[in-house]
Amino acid sequence: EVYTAIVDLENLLKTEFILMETLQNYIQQQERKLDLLKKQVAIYSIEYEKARADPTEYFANPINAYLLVKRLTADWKYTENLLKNDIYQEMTNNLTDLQDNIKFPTDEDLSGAAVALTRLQDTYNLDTQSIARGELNGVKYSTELSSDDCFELGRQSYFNEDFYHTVLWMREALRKHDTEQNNTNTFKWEILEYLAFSVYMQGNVRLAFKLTEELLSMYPNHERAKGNLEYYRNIIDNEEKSKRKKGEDEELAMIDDEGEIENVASPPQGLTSTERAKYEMLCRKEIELPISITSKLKCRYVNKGKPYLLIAPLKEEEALLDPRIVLYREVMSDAEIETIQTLAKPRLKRATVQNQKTGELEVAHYRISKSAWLKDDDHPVVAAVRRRVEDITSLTVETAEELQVVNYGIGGHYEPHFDFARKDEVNAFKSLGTGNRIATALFYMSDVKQGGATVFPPLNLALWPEKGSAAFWHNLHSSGIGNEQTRHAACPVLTGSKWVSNVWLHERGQEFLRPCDPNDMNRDFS
Ligand SMILES: O=C(O)CCC(=O)C(=O)O
Ligand SMILES: [Fe+2]
Repeated sequence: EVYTAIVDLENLLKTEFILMETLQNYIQQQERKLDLLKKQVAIYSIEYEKARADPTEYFANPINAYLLVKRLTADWKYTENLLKNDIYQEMTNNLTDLQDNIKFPTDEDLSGAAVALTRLQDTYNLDTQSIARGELNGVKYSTELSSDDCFELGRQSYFNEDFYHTVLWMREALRKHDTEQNNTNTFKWEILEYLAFSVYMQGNVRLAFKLTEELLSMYPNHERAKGNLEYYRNIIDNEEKSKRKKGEDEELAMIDDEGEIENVASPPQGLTSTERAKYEMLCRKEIELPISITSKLKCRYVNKGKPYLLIAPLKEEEALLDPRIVLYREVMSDAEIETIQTLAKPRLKRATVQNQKTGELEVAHYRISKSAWLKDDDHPVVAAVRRRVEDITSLTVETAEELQVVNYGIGGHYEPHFDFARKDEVNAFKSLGTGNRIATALFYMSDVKQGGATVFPPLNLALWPEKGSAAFWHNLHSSGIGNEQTRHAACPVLTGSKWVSNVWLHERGQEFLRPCDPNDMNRDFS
Protein backbone atom coordinates (compact mmCIF):
# COMPACT_ATOMS: atom_id res chain seq x y z
CA GLU A 1 0.00 0.00 0.00
CA VAL A 2 2.83 2.25 -0.87
CA TYR A 3 0.77 4.45 -3.16
CA THR A 4 -1.45 5.79 -0.38
CA ALA A 5 1.11 8.24 0.88
CA ILE A 6 3.82 10.34 -0.69
CA VAL A 7 6.28 9.70 2.14
CA ASP A 8 6.50 6.04 1.21
CA LEU A 9 7.27 6.92 -2.36
CA GLU A 10 10.34 8.73 -1.09
CA ASN A 11 11.50 5.44 0.45
CA LEU A 12 10.98 3.73 -2.89
CA LEU A 13 13.45 6.14 -4.40
CA LYS A 14 16.13 4.52 -2.24
CA THR A 15 15.08 1.15 -3.60
CA GLU A 16 15.45 2.44 -7.12
CA PHE A 17 18.92 3.79 -6.32
CA ILE A 18 20.06 0.42 -5.00
CA LEU A 19 18.66 -1.36 -8.04
CA MET A 20 20.42 1.08 -10.35
CA GLU A 21 23.71 0.47 -8.58
CA THR A 22 23.24 -3.28 -8.75
CA LEU A 23 22.47 -3.11 -12.45
CA GLN A 24 25.43 -0.85 -13.14
CA ASN A 25 27.66 -3.27 -11.30
CA TYR A 26 26.29 -6.14 -13.34
CA ILE A 27 26.86 -4.27 -16.58
CA GLN A 28 30.47 -3.48 -15.60
CA GLN A 29 31.20 -7.10 -14.81
CA GLN A 30 29.58 -8.25 -18.01
CA GLU A 31 31.60 -5.69 -19.96
CA ARG A 32 34.82 -6.91 -18.36
CA LYS A 33 33.88 -10.43 -19.30
CA LEU A 34 33.07 -9.44 -22.86
CA ASP A 35 36.43 -7.61 -23.13
CA LEU A 36 38.24 -10.76 -22.08
CA LEU A 37 36.28 -12.82 -24.57
CA LYS A 38 37.04 -10.30 -27.33
CA LYS A 39 40.75 -10.56 -26.51
CA GLN A 40 40.55 -14.35 -26.72
CA VAL A 41 38.85 -14.27 -30.06
CA ALA A 42 41.42 -11.78 -31.34
CA ILE A 43 44.28 -14.11 -30.35
CA TYR A 44 42.53 -17.04 -31.96
CA SER A 45 41.94 -15.24 -35.19
CA ILE A 46 45.52 -13.93 -35.56
CA GLU A 47 46.94 -17.44 -35.20
CA TYR A 48 44.18 -18.94 -37.29
CA GLU A 49 44.81 -16.57 -40.18
CA LYS A 50 48.56 -17.30 -40.08
CA ALA A 51 47.93 -21.06 -40.10
CA ARG A 52 45.34 -20.92 -42.84
CA ALA A 53 47.59 -18.87 -45.13
CA ASP A 54 50.08 -21.70 -45.34
CA PRO A 55 49.27 -24.73 -43.15
CA THR A 56 52.28 -26.79 -44.22
CA GLU A 57 54.74 -24.03 -43.42
CA TYR A 58 52.88 -23.19 -40.15
CA PHE A 59 52.91 -26.70 -38.77
CA ALA A 60 56.49 -27.24 -39.80
CA ASN A 61 57.14 -25.28 -36.69
CA PRO A 62 56.63 -27.56 -33.65
CA ILE A 63 55.87 -24.56 -31.46
CA ASN A 64 52.95 -23.66 -33.68
CA ALA A 65 51.71 -27.24 -33.54
CA TYR A 66 51.90 -27.12 -29.78
CA LEU A 67 50.13 -23.75 -29.64
CA LEU A 68 47.21 -24.90 -31.73
CA VAL A 69 46.67 -27.88 -29.46
CA LYS A 70 46.98 -25.65 -26.45
CA ARG A 71 44.49 -23.13 -27.83
CA LEU A 72 41.93 -25.86 -28.30
CA THR A 73 42.49 -27.43 -24.90
CA ALA A 74 43.73 -25.31 -22.04
CA ASP A 75 42.85 -21.96 -23.61
CA TRP A 76 39.45 -23.14 -24.63
CA LYS A 77 38.77 -24.37 -21.09
CA TYR A 78 39.61 -20.91 -19.84
CA THR A 79 37.28 -19.35 -22.39
CA GLU A 80 34.59 -21.83 -21.61
CA ASN A 81 34.83 -21.06 -17.91
CA LEU A 82 34.64 -17.40 -18.70
CA LEU A 83 31.47 -18.03 -20.63
CA LYS A 84 30.00 -20.12 -17.88
CA ASN A 85 30.91 -17.67 -15.14
CA ASP A 86 27.50 -16.78 -13.93
CA ILE A 87 27.47 -13.14 -13.08
CA TYR A 88 23.72 -13.30 -13.43
CA GLN A 89 23.40 -15.90 -10.69
CA GLU A 90 25.63 -13.83 -8.46
CA MET A 91 23.53 -10.79 -9.05
CA THR A 92 20.22 -12.52 -8.37
CA ASN A 93 21.65 -13.91 -5.14
CA ASN A 94 22.61 -10.38 -4.19
CA LEU A 95 19.16 -9.16 -5.10
CA THR A 96 17.42 -11.80 -3.02
CA ASP A 97 19.48 -10.71 -0.04
CA LEU A 98 18.66 -7.10 -0.83
CA GLN A 99 14.97 -7.71 -1.20
CA ASP A 100 14.71 -8.65 2.43
CA ASN A 101 16.16 -5.29 3.39
CA ILE A 102 14.76 -2.82 0.92
CA LYS A 103 11.20 -1.84 0.27
CA PHE A 104 9.52 -2.99 -2.92
CA PRO A 105 6.10 -1.97 -4.13
CA THR A 106 3.71 -4.86 -4.67
CA ASP A 107 1.38 -5.67 -7.52
CA GLU A 108 -1.39 -4.15 -5.43
CA ASP A 109 0.61 -0.94 -5.28
CA LEU A 110 0.81 -0.89 -9.07
CA SER A 111 -2.90 -1.50 -9.32
CA GLY A 112 -3.56 1.19 -6.69
CA ALA A 113 -1.36 3.74 -8.43
CA ALA A 114 -3.12 3.03 -11.73
CA VAL A 115 -6.56 3.36 -10.14
CA ALA A 116 -5.45 6.62 -8.53
CA LEU A 117 -4.39 7.99 -11.90
CA THR A 118 -7.69 7.03 -13.55
CA ARG A 119 -9.58 8.54 -10.60
CA LEU A 120 -7.76 11.83 -11.14
CA GLN A 121 -8.54 11.55 -14.81
CA ASP A 122 -12.26 11.35 -14.01
CA THR A 123 -12.45 13.86 -11.15
CA TYR A 124 -10.48 16.55 -12.92
CA ASN A 125 -11.79 15.83 -16.45
CA LEU A 126 -8.29 15.19 -17.76
CA ASP A 127 -8.06 13.88 -21.26
CA THR A 128 -6.05 10.79 -21.97
CA GLN A 129 -3.75 12.36 -24.54
CA SER A 130 -2.72 15.21 -22.23
CA ILE A 131 -1.93 12.86 -19.36
CA ALA A 132 0.08 10.76 -21.79
CA ARG A 133 2.04 13.92 -22.65
CA GLY A 134 2.84 14.29 -18.93
CA GLU A 135 0.46 17.21 -18.49
CA LEU A 136 -2.03 17.72 -15.70
CA ASN A 137 -4.51 20.54 -16.22
CA GLY A 138 -2.31 22.13 -18.85
CA VAL A 139 0.87 22.10 -16.74
CA LYS A 140 3.66 19.82 -17.84
CA TYR A 141 4.88 17.90 -14.82
CA SER A 142 6.58 14.78 -15.98
CA THR A 143 8.05 12.94 -18.90
CA GLU A 144 5.76 11.61 -21.56
CA LEU A 145 4.19 8.22 -21.12
CA SER A 146 5.38 5.71 -23.67
CA SER A 147 3.15 3.29 -25.51
CA ASP A 148 4.22 0.65 -22.97
CA ASP A 149 3.29 2.91 -20.03
CA CYS A 150 -0.14 3.48 -21.51
CA PHE A 151 -0.50 -0.24 -22.19
CA GLU A 152 0.26 -1.05 -18.55
CA LEU A 153 -2.31 1.48 -17.35
CA GLY A 154 -4.85 -0.13 -19.66
CA ARG A 155 -3.92 -3.59 -18.43
CA GLN A 156 -4.32 -2.56 -14.79
CA SER A 157 -7.75 -1.12 -15.56
CA TYR A 158 -8.58 -4.36 -17.36
CA PHE A 159 -7.66 -6.44 -14.29
CA ASN A 160 -10.01 -4.25 -12.29
CA GLU A 161 -12.72 -4.94 -14.87
CA ASP A 162 -12.79 -1.24 -15.61
CA PHE A 163 -13.28 -1.55 -19.36
CA TYR A 164 -13.99 2.15 -19.82
CA HIS A 165 -10.45 3.14 -18.83
CA THR A 166 -9.01 0.06 -20.55
CA VAL A 167 -10.42 1.35 -23.84
CA LEU A 168 -9.10 4.89 -23.25
CA TRP A 169 -5.57 3.72 -22.42
CA MET A 170 -5.29 0.93 -24.98
CA ARG A 171 -6.31 3.39 -27.69
CA GLU A 172 -3.58 5.73 -26.52
CA ALA A 173 -1.08 2.85 -26.43
CA LEU A 174 -2.07 1.99 -29.99
CA ARG A 175 -1.71 5.56 -31.17
CA LYS A 176 1.76 5.84 -29.67
CA HIS A 177 2.80 2.40 -30.81
CA ASP A 178 2.89 3.48 -34.43
CA THR A 179 5.41 6.23 -33.75
CA GLU A 180 7.51 4.24 -31.31
CA GLN A 181 7.69 0.95 -33.13
CA ASN A 182 11.34 0.26 -32.41
CA ASN A 183 11.21 1.26 -28.80
CA THR A 184 8.33 -0.72 -27.45
CA ASN A 185 8.29 -4.03 -25.63
CA THR A 186 4.65 -4.57 -26.49
CA PHE A 187 3.38 -6.10 -29.71
CA LYS A 188 0.62 -4.28 -31.48
CA TRP A 189 -1.50 -7.44 -31.45
CA GLU A 190 -1.33 -7.51 -27.64
CA ILE A 191 -2.83 -4.03 -27.48
CA LEU A 192 -5.47 -5.01 -30.02
CA GLU A 193 -6.44 -8.06 -27.99
CA TYR A 194 -7.16 -6.05 -24.83
CA LEU A 195 -8.83 -3.31 -26.82
CA ALA A 196 -11.07 -5.67 -28.77
CA PHE A 197 -12.32 -7.48 -25.71
CA SER A 198 -12.92 -4.27 -23.75
CA VAL A 199 -14.75 -2.70 -26.65
CA TYR A 200 -16.92 -5.81 -26.74
CA MET A 201 -17.56 -5.49 -22.99
CA GLN A 202 -18.53 -1.88 -23.58
CA GLY A 203 -21.18 -3.11 -26.03
CA ASN A 204 -19.67 -2.73 -29.50
CA VAL A 205 -19.41 -6.22 -31.00
CA ARG A 206 -18.83 -4.93 -34.51
CA LEU A 207 -15.79 -2.92 -33.56
CA ALA A 208 -14.54 -5.83 -31.45
CA PHE A 209 -14.87 -8.00 -34.55
CA LYS A 210 -12.98 -5.55 -36.72
CA LEU A 211 -10.15 -5.13 -34.21
CA THR A 212 -9.86 -8.91 -33.85
CA GLU A 213 -9.61 -9.25 -37.61
CA GLU A 214 -6.78 -6.74 -37.56
CA LEU A 215 -5.08 -8.72 -34.79
CA LEU A 216 -5.35 -11.93 -36.80
CA SER A 217 -3.87 -10.26 -39.87
CA MET A 218 -0.70 -9.77 -37.78
CA TYR A 219 -0.83 -13.02 -35.87
CA PRO A 220 -2.88 -15.51 -37.88
CA ASN A 221 -2.41 -18.41 -35.46
CA HIS A 222 -3.62 -16.64 -32.36
CA GLU A 223 -5.98 -19.32 -31.08
CA ARG A 224 -7.91 -17.22 -28.56
CA ALA A 225 -8.43 -14.48 -31.12
CA LYS A 226 -9.74 -17.02 -33.65
CA GLY A 227 -12.22 -18.25 -31.05
CA ASN A 228 -13.27 -14.70 -30.18
CA LEU A 229 -13.73 -13.77 -33.83
CA GLU A 230 -16.04 -16.74 -34.24
CA TYR A 231 -17.93 -15.74 -31.11
CA TYR A 232 -18.35 -12.14 -32.25
CA ARG A 233 -19.40 -13.30 -35.72
CA ASN A 234 -22.15 -15.45 -34.17
CA ILE A 235 -23.51 -12.59 -32.12
CA ILE A 236 -23.56 -10.31 -35.16
CA ASP A 237 -25.20 -13.00 -37.32
CA ASN A 238 -27.87 -13.65 -34.73
CA GLU A 239 -28.58 -9.97 -34.37
CA GLU A 240 -28.97 -9.63 -38.10
CA LYS A 241 -31.19 -12.68 -38.32
CA SER A 242 -33.55 -11.39 -35.69
CA LYS A 243 -33.59 -7.99 -37.38
CA ARG A 244 -34.38 -9.66 -40.69
CA LYS A 245 -37.26 -11.48 -39.04
CA LYS A 246 -38.63 -8.19 -37.98
CA GLY A 247 -38.22 -7.03 -41.56
CA GLU A 248 -35.91 -4.18 -40.82
CA ASP A 249 -33.88 -4.53 -43.98
CA GLU A 250 -33.21 -0.86 -44.40
CA GLU A 251 -31.61 -0.70 -41.03
CA LEU A 252 -29.47 -3.69 -41.90
CA ALA A 253 -27.79 -1.78 -44.64
CA MET A 254 -26.41 0.66 -42.11
CA ILE A 255 -25.26 -1.93 -39.62
CA ASP A 256 -22.07 -2.67 -41.56
CA ASP A 257 -20.57 0.38 -40.04
CA GLU A 258 -18.94 -0.51 -36.74
CA GLY A 259 -19.26 3.12 -35.68
CA GLU A 260 -17.63 5.10 -32.92
CA ILE A 261 -17.83 3.29 -29.67
CA GLU A 262 -19.96 4.59 -26.93
CA ASN A 263 -17.37 4.27 -24.20
CA VAL A 264 -19.21 5.14 -21.02
CA ALA A 265 -17.88 4.85 -17.51
CA SER A 266 -19.66 2.36 -15.31
CA PRO A 267 -22.05 3.86 -12.75
CA PRO A 268 -20.35 5.18 -9.63
CA GLN A 269 -20.24 3.05 -6.52
CA GLY A 270 -21.56 4.26 -3.20
CA LEU A 271 -22.57 7.81 -4.02
CA THR A 272 -25.56 8.81 -6.12
CA SER A 273 -24.49 10.11 -9.49
CA THR A 274 -25.84 13.59 -8.67
CA GLU A 275 -23.79 13.79 -5.50
CA ARG A 276 -20.70 12.56 -7.29
CA ALA A 277 -21.20 15.09 -10.07
CA LYS A 278 -21.53 17.93 -7.55
CA TYR A 279 -18.55 16.70 -5.53
CA GLU A 280 -16.35 16.55 -8.62
CA MET A 281 -17.49 19.96 -9.87
CA LEU A 282 -16.57 21.48 -6.50
CA CYS A 283 -13.17 19.80 -6.67
CA ARG A 284 -12.66 21.34 -10.12
CA LYS A 285 -13.72 24.76 -8.83
CA GLU A 286 -16.61 24.78 -11.29
CA ILE A 287 -19.07 25.70 -8.55
CA GLU A 288 -18.46 28.68 -6.33
CA LEU A 289 -20.59 30.38 -3.72
CA PRO A 290 -22.73 33.24 -5.05
CA ILE A 291 -21.77 36.83 -4.17
CA SER A 292 -25.03 37.16 -2.23
CA ILE A 293 -23.52 34.74 0.29
CA THR A 294 -19.82 35.60 0.11
CA SER A 295 -20.42 39.36 0.46
CA LYS A 296 -21.76 38.76 3.98
CA LEU A 297 -18.66 36.90 5.13
CA LYS A 298 -16.22 38.69 7.45
CA CYS A 299 -12.65 38.34 8.63
CA ARG A 300 -11.72 39.54 12.08
CA TYR A 301 -9.17 39.30 14.85
CA VAL A 302 -10.60 37.50 17.85
CA ASN A 303 -9.33 36.80 21.34
CA LYS A 304 -12.17 34.56 22.56
CA GLY A 305 -11.95 36.24 25.96
CA LYS A 306 -8.51 34.72 26.57
CA PRO A 307 -5.97 37.22 27.91
CA TYR A 308 -3.02 35.69 26.06
CA LEU A 309 -4.90 35.97 22.77
CA LEU A 310 -5.01 39.74 23.30
CA ILE A 311 -1.36 39.88 22.29
CA ALA A 312 -1.64 37.46 19.40
CA PRO A 313 -5.28 37.36 18.41
CA LEU A 314 -6.63 34.65 16.13
CA LYS A 315 -7.25 35.53 12.50
CA GLU A 316 -10.77 34.27 11.98
CA GLU A 317 -12.29 34.12 8.53
CA GLU A 318 -15.87 33.07 7.89
CA ALA A 319 -16.22 30.52 5.12
CA LEU A 320 -19.97 30.17 5.54
CA LEU A 321 -22.54 31.57 7.95
CA ASP A 322 -25.17 28.85 7.91
CA PRO A 323 -24.05 26.42 9.07
CA ARG A 324 -21.12 28.32 10.46
CA ILE A 325 -17.81 27.14 9.03
CA VAL A 326 -14.74 29.19 9.89
CA LEU A 327 -11.10 29.25 8.96
CA TYR A 328 -8.31 30.35 11.27
CA ARG A 329 -5.12 31.53 9.61
CA GLU A 330 -1.60 30.96 10.93
CA VAL A 331 -2.61 28.79 13.85
CA MET A 332 0.13 26.20 13.39
CA SER A 333 3.76 27.14 12.82
CA ASP A 334 6.10 25.49 10.30
CA ALA A 335 8.21 24.16 13.18
CA GLU A 336 5.16 22.59 14.85
CA ILE A 337 4.12 21.06 11.54
CA GLU A 338 7.55 19.57 11.06
CA THR A 339 7.54 18.08 14.55
CA ILE A 340 4.13 16.54 14.04
CA GLN A 341 5.09 15.12 10.66
CA THR A 342 8.27 13.62 12.09
CA LEU A 343 6.32 12.01 14.93
CA ALA A 344 3.66 10.69 12.58
CA LYS A 345 5.79 9.39 9.70
CA PRO A 346 6.92 6.10 11.27
CA ARG A 347 3.37 5.40 12.47
CA LEU A 348 1.44 6.12 9.29
CA LYS A 349 -0.94 3.32 8.36
CA ARG A 350 -3.61 3.03 5.71
CA ALA A 351 -6.62 4.91 7.07
CA THR A 352 -9.68 2.84 7.95
CA VAL A 353 -13.41 3.50 8.06
CA GLN A 354 -16.07 1.93 10.21
CA ASN A 355 -18.26 -0.62 8.47
CA GLN A 356 -21.79 0.69 9.11
CA LYS A 357 -23.23 -2.80 9.49
CA THR A 358 -20.62 -4.61 11.55
CA GLY A 359 -18.92 -1.69 13.27
CA GLU A 360 -15.50 -3.13 12.29
CA LEU A 361 -12.71 -0.89 11.05
CA GLU A 362 -11.63 -1.66 7.49
CA VAL A 363 -9.81 -0.10 4.54
CA ALA A 364 -12.02 1.24 1.76
CA HIS A 365 -11.49 2.52 -1.76
CA TYR A 366 -13.40 5.69 -0.89
CA ARG A 367 -10.88 6.71 1.73
CA ILE A 368 -7.30 6.56 0.51
CA SER A 369 -4.69 8.09 2.75
CA LYS A 370 -2.38 7.15 5.55
CA SER A 371 -2.94 8.26 9.09
CA ALA A 372 -1.45 8.10 12.55
CA TRP A 373 -2.79 9.02 15.96
CA LEU A 374 -0.75 11.15 18.35
CA LYS A 375 -1.28 11.52 22.08
CA ASP A 376 -0.67 14.58 24.25
CA ASP A 377 2.09 12.57 25.94
CA ASP A 378 3.89 11.93 22.65
CA HIS A 379 5.25 15.47 22.45
CA PRO A 380 4.52 18.88 23.99
CA VAL A 381 3.64 20.16 20.50
CA VAL A 382 0.76 17.67 20.27
CA ALA A 383 -0.61 18.82 23.61
CA ALA A 384 -0.17 22.45 22.56
CA VAL A 385 -2.06 21.94 19.32
CA ARG A 386 -4.92 20.20 21.07
CA ARG A 387 -5.06 23.04 23.62
CA ARG A 388 -5.15 25.50 20.76
CA VAL A 389 -8.34 23.78 19.63
CA GLU A 390 -9.86 24.81 22.96
CA ASP A 391 -8.85 28.42 22.32
CA ILE A 392 -10.32 28.34 18.85
CA THR A 393 -13.54 26.56 19.66
CA SER A 394 -14.23 27.47 23.26
CA LEU A 395 -15.04 23.79 23.71
CA THR A 396 -13.16 21.30 25.86
CA VAL A 397 -10.73 18.80 24.34
CA GLU A 398 -10.98 16.72 27.52
CA THR A 399 -13.27 14.29 25.67
CA ALA A 400 -11.79 14.81 22.19
CA GLU A 401 -10.09 12.06 20.21
CA GLU A 402 -6.33 11.98 19.84
CA LEU A 403 -4.74 14.12 17.14
CA GLN A 404 -5.16 12.32 13.82
CA VAL A 405 -2.44 13.08 11.29
CA VAL A 406 -3.20 12.29 7.67
CA ASN A 407 -1.05 12.20 4.53
CA TYR A 408 -2.67 11.86 1.13
CA GLY A 409 -0.60 10.45 -1.74
CA ILE A 410 -1.22 10.19 -5.49
CA GLY A 411 -4.96 10.50 -5.96
CA GLY A 412 -5.49 10.22 -2.21
CA HIS A 413 -8.99 11.29 -1.26
CA TYR A 414 -11.93 10.81 1.10
CA GLU A 415 -15.31 10.68 -0.60
CA PRO A 416 -18.36 12.52 0.85
CA HIS A 417 -19.05 11.43 4.41
CA PHE A 418 -20.29 12.68 7.76
CA ASP A 419 -17.86 12.97 10.62
CA PHE A 420 -20.65 12.21 13.08
CA ALA A 421 -22.12 8.76 13.62
CA ARG A 422 -25.69 8.31 12.52
CA LYS A 423 -28.32 6.68 14.65
CA ASP A 424 -28.43 3.48 12.62
CA GLU A 425 -24.68 2.93 12.81
CA VAL A 426 -23.50 0.05 14.92
CA ASN A 427 -21.04 0.64 17.77
CA ALA A 428 -20.22 4.12 16.60
CA PHE A 429 -17.92 5.71 19.19
CA LYS A 430 -19.66 3.64 21.84
CA SER A 431 -16.43 2.35 23.28
CA LEU A 432 -15.25 5.93 23.80
CA GLY A 433 -18.22 6.69 26.06
CA THR A 434 -18.04 10.37 25.11
CA GLY A 435 -21.03 10.66 22.79
CA ASN A 436 -21.01 11.72 19.18
CA ARG A 437 -18.49 13.90 17.30
CA ILE A 438 -19.91 17.32 18.06
CA ALA A 439 -17.36 19.29 16.02
CA THR A 440 -14.35 18.97 13.73
CA ALA A 441 -11.13 20.99 13.83
CA LEU A 442 -9.11 20.37 10.69
CA PHE A 443 -5.55 21.72 10.44
CA TYR A 444 -3.94 22.08 7.02
CA MET A 445 -0.27 21.17 7.40
CA SER A 446 0.69 21.74 3.76
CA ASP A 447 -0.28 23.70 0.72
CA VAL A 448 -1.43 21.51 -2.15
CA LYS A 449 -0.25 22.40 -5.66
CA GLN A 450 -3.40 21.22 -7.41
CA GLY A 451 -6.54 19.56 -6.08
CA GLY A 452 -7.03 18.39 -2.50
CA ALA A 453 -9.80 20.81 -1.46
CA THR A 454 -12.16 20.01 1.39
CA VAL A 455 -15.62 20.30 -0.18
CA PHE A 456 -19.14 20.34 1.23
CA PRO A 457 -21.48 19.25 -1.60
CA PRO A 458 -24.77 20.19 0.13
CA LEU A 459 -23.41 23.70 0.73
CA ASN A 460 -21.56 24.34 -2.56
CA LEU A 461 -18.55 25.16 -0.43
CA ALA A 462 -14.90 24.37 -1.09
CA LEU A 463 -12.04 25.08 1.34
CA TRP A 464 -8.58 25.22 -0.22
CA PRO A 465 -5.68 23.98 1.90
CA GLU A 466 -3.28 26.63 3.15
CA LYS A 467 -0.36 25.56 5.29
CA GLY A 468 -0.89 26.60 8.91
CA SER A 469 -4.64 27.25 8.60
CA ALA A 470 -7.42 25.38 10.38
CA ALA A 471 -11.08 24.87 9.54
CA PHE A 472 -13.72 24.43 12.20
CA TRP A 473 -17.37 23.46 12.13
CA HIS A 474 -20.04 21.84 14.28
CA ASN A 475 -21.31 18.49 13.07
CA LEU A 476 -24.34 18.31 15.33
CA HIS A 477 -27.32 20.58 15.79
CA SER A 478 -27.54 21.75 19.38
CA SER A 479 -30.24 19.13 19.85
CA GLY A 480 -27.57 16.50 19.31
CA ILE A 481 -28.97 15.51 15.93
CA GLY A 482 -26.44 15.30 13.12
CA ASN A 483 -26.43 18.20 10.67
CA GLU A 484 -26.69 16.55 7.25
CA GLN A 485 -25.41 19.72 5.62
CA THR A 486 -21.95 19.09 7.04
CA ARG A 487 -21.44 16.20 4.63
CA HIS A 488 -17.99 16.80 3.18
CA ALA A 489 -15.12 15.21 1.26
CA ALA A 490 -11.41 15.52 0.62
CA CYS A 491 -10.88 15.90 -3.15
CA PRO A 492 -8.17 13.75 -4.69
CA VAL A 493 -4.73 15.33 -4.64
CA LEU A 494 -3.79 16.09 -8.24
CA THR A 495 -0.25 17.31 -7.68
CA GLY A 496 1.77 17.74 -4.52
CA SER A 497 1.27 16.08 -1.19
CA LYS A 498 -1.42 16.89 1.33
CA TRP A 499 -0.98 16.77 5.08
CA VAL A 500 -3.79 17.51 7.49
CA SER A 501 -4.46 16.75 11.11
CA ASN A 502 -7.74 16.80 12.90
CA VAL A 503 -9.22 16.86 16.34
CA TRP A 504 -12.72 15.51 16.69
CA LEU A 505 -14.50 16.98 19.66
CA HIS A 506 -17.15 14.92 21.42
CA GLU A 507 -20.41 15.78 23.15
CA ARG A 508 -19.52 14.96 26.74
CA GLY A 509 -18.18 17.86 28.71
CA GLN A 510 -19.55 20.52 26.34
CA GLU A 511 -22.94 20.84 28.11
CA PHE A 512 -22.16 24.24 29.59
CA LEU A 513 -19.74 25.38 26.92
CA ARG A 514 -21.85 25.20 23.82
CA PRO A 515 -24.64 27.80 23.87
CA CYS A 516 -28.13 26.52 23.22
CA ASP A 517 -29.47 27.60 19.85
CA PRO A 518 -33.15 28.60 20.15
CA ASN A 519 -33.54 28.66 16.35
CA ASP A 520 -32.43 25.10 15.97
CA MET A 521 -35.40 23.50 14.26
CA ASN A 522 -34.03 20.05 14.92
CA ARG A 523 -34.04 20.54 18.64
CA ASP A 524 -35.12 17.37 20.23
CA PHE A 525 -37.25 18.26 23.23
CA SER A 526 -38.29 14.73 23.97
O1 LIG B 1 -8.58 16.15 4.36
C1 LIG B 1 -9.60 16.82 4.30
O2 LIG B 1 -9.67 17.86 3.63
C2 LIG B 1 -10.82 16.37 5.04
C3 LIG B 1 -10.57 15.16 5.88
C4 LIG B 1 -11.81 14.61 6.50
O3 LIG B 1 -12.88 14.96 6.15
C5 LIG B 1 -11.70 13.60 7.54
O4 LIG B 1 -10.60 13.12 7.81
O5 LIG B 1 -12.75 13.27 8.14
FE1 LIG C 1 -14.39 14.32 7.54
